Amino acid sequence: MPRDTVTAPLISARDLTVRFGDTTVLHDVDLQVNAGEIVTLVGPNGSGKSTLIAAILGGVRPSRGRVERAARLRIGYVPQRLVLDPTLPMTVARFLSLPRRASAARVDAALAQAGVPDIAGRQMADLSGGQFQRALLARAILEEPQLLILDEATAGLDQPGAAAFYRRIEDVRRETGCGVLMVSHDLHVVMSASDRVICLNGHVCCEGTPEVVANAPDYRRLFGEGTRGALALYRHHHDHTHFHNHAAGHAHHHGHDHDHSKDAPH
Ligand SMILES: Nc1ncnc2c1ncn2[C@@H]1O[C@H](COP(=O)(O)OP(=O)(O)OP(=O)(O)O)[C@@H](O)[C@H]1O
Repeated sequence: MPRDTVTAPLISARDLTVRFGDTTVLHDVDLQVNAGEIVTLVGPNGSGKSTLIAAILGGVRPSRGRVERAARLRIGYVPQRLVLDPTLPMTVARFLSLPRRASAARVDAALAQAGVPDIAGRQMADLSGGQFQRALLARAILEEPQLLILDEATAGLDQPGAAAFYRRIEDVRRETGCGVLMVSHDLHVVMSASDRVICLNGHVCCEGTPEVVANAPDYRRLFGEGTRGALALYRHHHDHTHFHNHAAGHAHHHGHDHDHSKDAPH
């Protein structure tokens, strides 16, 4: 395991309730993310996904319950989008040196890890959508995060672009041992990239492995029976060691590559 790996949960939310005025947006949400696991939040528009991320990041105060973070937890955050003034000349290398200066070698390493090794000298304004999101990912990687949080980081990317982005997230997780919490609407892609999926609709409707959630009645009600065909096709590829930190904490190794299209009902 990489140095500095936290063995307690990285973050845990307990009985989390968030109200805006008279409206209860989240109620009684329990959530935990451990080192080395990829947890994905799915849910319809307005189901409270971004609010939950904001509460975890400390930007929204819960009206009840609490969020606990591991001591001195380093979080890398990739937002859905970031609007930069297109008339402002700024190279990728300079962008990655804000607000804290990063050496050229660290910038290059972070860009390589984000899958865009050659863009340090490019202007931010000239990047494609996918390159821009990877520059944001590189910026998060520079924090040496123990927890990487991504809120709809692939919005605006086409499906191959989103799939490539998630593969890169899996690589970063494998190389650094960080935990990942992400929000995504790319159900099809996300289902194969996650260890655990949490389906949110103001509260946690269902949670578990992608297979369990894809077959859960609440999930199917929320996303419509129409997703059955798409989900039935997803492929699940694992060949890595990762650690689950349940009460006792144990590690295990997955090494399988199989097609779940045969498992799911048609
Ligand atoms: N600062 C705020 N003040 C009042 N209401 C808010 C605030 N932020 C979010 N809301 C409301 O809370 C609800 C949940 O919003 P949130 O953005 O968390 O949902 P989401 O699941 O991320 O949605 P989407 O998939 O559309 O991004 C919405 O009804 C939204 O209007």
